[in-house]
Amino acid sequence: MQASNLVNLLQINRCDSEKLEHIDINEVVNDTRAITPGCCFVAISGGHFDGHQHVQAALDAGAALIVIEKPVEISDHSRVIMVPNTYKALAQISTRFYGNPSSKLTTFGVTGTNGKTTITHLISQIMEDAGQKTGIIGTMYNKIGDTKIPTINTTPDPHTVQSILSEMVTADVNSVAMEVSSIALVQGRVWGVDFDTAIFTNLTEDHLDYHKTFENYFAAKTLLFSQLGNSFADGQWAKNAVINIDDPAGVKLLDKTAANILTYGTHGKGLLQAANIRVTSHGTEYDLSIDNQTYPVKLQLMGDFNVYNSLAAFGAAYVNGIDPEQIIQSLETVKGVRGRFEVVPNDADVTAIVDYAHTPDGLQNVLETINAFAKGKVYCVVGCGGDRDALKRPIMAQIATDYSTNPVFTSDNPRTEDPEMILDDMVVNLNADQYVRQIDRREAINYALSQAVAGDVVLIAGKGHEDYQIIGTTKHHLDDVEIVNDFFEK
Ligand SMILES: CC(=O)N[C@H]1[C@@H](OP(=O)(O)OP(=O)(O)OC[C@H]2O[C@@H](n3ccc(=O)[nH]c3=O)[C@H](O)[C@@H]2O)O[C@H](CO)[C@@H](O)[C@@H]1O[C@H](C)C(=O)N[C@@H](C)C(=O)N[C@H](CCC(=O)O)C(=O)O
Ligand SMILES: Nc1ncnc2c1ncn2[C@@H]1O[C@H](COP(=O)(O)OP(=O)(O)OP(=O)(O)O)[C@@H](O)[C@H]1O
Repeated sequence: MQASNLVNLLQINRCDSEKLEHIDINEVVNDTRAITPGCCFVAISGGHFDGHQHVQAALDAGAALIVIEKPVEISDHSRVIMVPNTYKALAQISTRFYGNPSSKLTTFGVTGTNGKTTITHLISQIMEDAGQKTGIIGTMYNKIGDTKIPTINTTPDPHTVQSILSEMVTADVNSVAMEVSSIALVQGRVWGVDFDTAIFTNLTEDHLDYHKTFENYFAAKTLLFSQLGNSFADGQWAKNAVINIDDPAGVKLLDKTAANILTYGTHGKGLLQAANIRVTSHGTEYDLSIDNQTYPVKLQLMGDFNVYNSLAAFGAAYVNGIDPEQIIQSLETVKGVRGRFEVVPNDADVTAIVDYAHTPDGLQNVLETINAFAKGKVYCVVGCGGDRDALKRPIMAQIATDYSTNPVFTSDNPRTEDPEMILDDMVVNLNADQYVRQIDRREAINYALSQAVAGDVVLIAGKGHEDYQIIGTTKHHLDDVEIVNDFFEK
C-alpha cells in the first residue's frame, strides 16, 4: 500500500508528503522484534520500552516509513513522520492498512467487571448455531473459527486487534464477540473498531490499581457506549446497547449512548427480564420475557450470575435478528466455559470446582451459588495476584471467610511481589484460627482435597483456565484442573 494512503488520514506535525508517494508499505509493525524490510514502524512509548530509541535501527533494518511522536536523533528524516500520538496513529494506520475489517463483520463488544468471557462464548455459540462462522477476542485466546491463538491481554493493542479482525475477514468469519477491558478503552486499543452491539455486564471492585477511583473505572466503561451509534449510517439507526439495569452503573449508562438500548434484569426490571429463577444441582432454570412473550429457559450453567450472562447474550443476539427460541436452544446446549465453574469429576463424591473468580464480587457470587446446593463443608482455596489491585485482597479474604466454612489462602500469580506479603495483605483483618495459610498453590489444593469428605465442596478460585503460575517474571506450568485430577488418581 502506498505510504501516502496510510498517512493522509493522520494528524501530522511534520512530513515531506511528496516523498511518501514513492514509498510502498508491505506491513505495519509496532514492535522492533517484528521489523521487516518495507514495513511501516510505529514507535510506541511504553512503560518498559520506548520504540523511539530504536528508530535508527528500524531504518537500518529496512523499515520504509517510521511514525514518531517526539524528536529522535537520526541522520535522515525523509522516511519519518511525526504525529501528536503514535498510539492513535497505530490504530488509524492499522485500521486502514487492514481494510477497516470490523465494518465487514457483525461486531459485539462486551465490557464490565465480570462475565465478559462467558458472554462472548455464549454469543459465539448462538451465532454459530444460526449458521455463522464466528471469532472471539478475549482473555482465554483469540479464536478464528476453530483456530485458537494464544494471547497476553484480554483486549490486545490496536494493531493486533485490527490484524486479527482482518484474518477473520479472510477466513470468512461473519461475527466476532470481543471482550473490551476498561484499560483497553482508556488506552484506545479499540479505536477503529466499528462495534454494532455493545454489552454491559456489571461494575464492581477491580483494577483500581490502574484507574485509582471507582468513578474513573466507570468513566472508562462508558467509553464503549458513548462512542457507539452517533452517526446515521446507511440510513439506519443500527447500533445497539444491551445494558444490565439491575446494576446501578448500568442505569447511569443509559443516557451515555445514542444507540438503541435493550435493558435486561431480574426483579421485574428491564425490557428483557428473567423471573422465577431456580438453581438446581445440574443447572439454572428461569422464565425469560421479552416483547410480551415468555419462554422457559433451562441452562446447564450454574448460578444466578449466569442468568445475567445468558440474558446479556440473548439480548445481543436478539437485537441482531436471531429468533428467540433458537437463541434459547443454543443457550441450553452450553455445558460451560473452561475454568468457569468447571466441576472436575471424581469418584470420591467431592464436588471439586475450578473457577476464575478473581474479584470480590465474582468470588461472592460463586460461593453464594455453591451455598445454595452444598450439603457439607465448603473449602475455598483462593489467593490474590501480585502487581495488581492490592485493595481487593482483604475484601476477597473476608468474603472467603464469610461464605465458606474452610478458607485456604494461597498464591495466585504473585508476579514480582513477595507471596507472603500478598497473603499478609489478605488476612490483615482476620484471626489466624479462621483460615489455613499455604503459600504453595498445589499443596493448598491437595490439602483442601485431602480434608474434604463425600458431600463436601472444594472451590479452587482465581485461575480458572490458566495453565501457568507467574512467579517473578517466569511462567511455571500449573493447572488447577490437572492438580485435582492428579490428586484423585493417586
Ligand atoms: C499497563 C499496560 O497496559 N501494559 C500493556 C503495555 O505494556 P507496556 O507499556 O509495558 O509496553 P512495553 O513493553 O513498554 O512496550 C511498548 C511498545 O514497545 C514495543 N516493544 C517492546 C519490546 C521490544 O523489545 N520491542 C518493542 O518494540 C511493544 O510492542 C510496544 O508497542 O503494552 C503491552 C503491549 O500491548 C501490553 O501487553 C501490556 O499489558 C500488560 C501485559 C498488562 O498486564 N496489562 C493489564 C494492565 C491490562 O491491560 N489488562 C486488561 C484487563 C485484563 C482483565 O480482563 O482483567 C487487558 O485488556 O488485558
Ligand atoms: N455476570 C457475572 N457476575 C458476577 N460474577 C460473574 C459473572 N459471570 C461470571 N462471573 C464470575 O467471574 C469469573 C470470571 O468470569 P468471566 O471470565 O466470564 O469474566 P470476565 O469479565 O471475562 O473476567 P476477565 O476479563 O477478568 O477475564 C467466573 O468464573 C465467575 O466466578
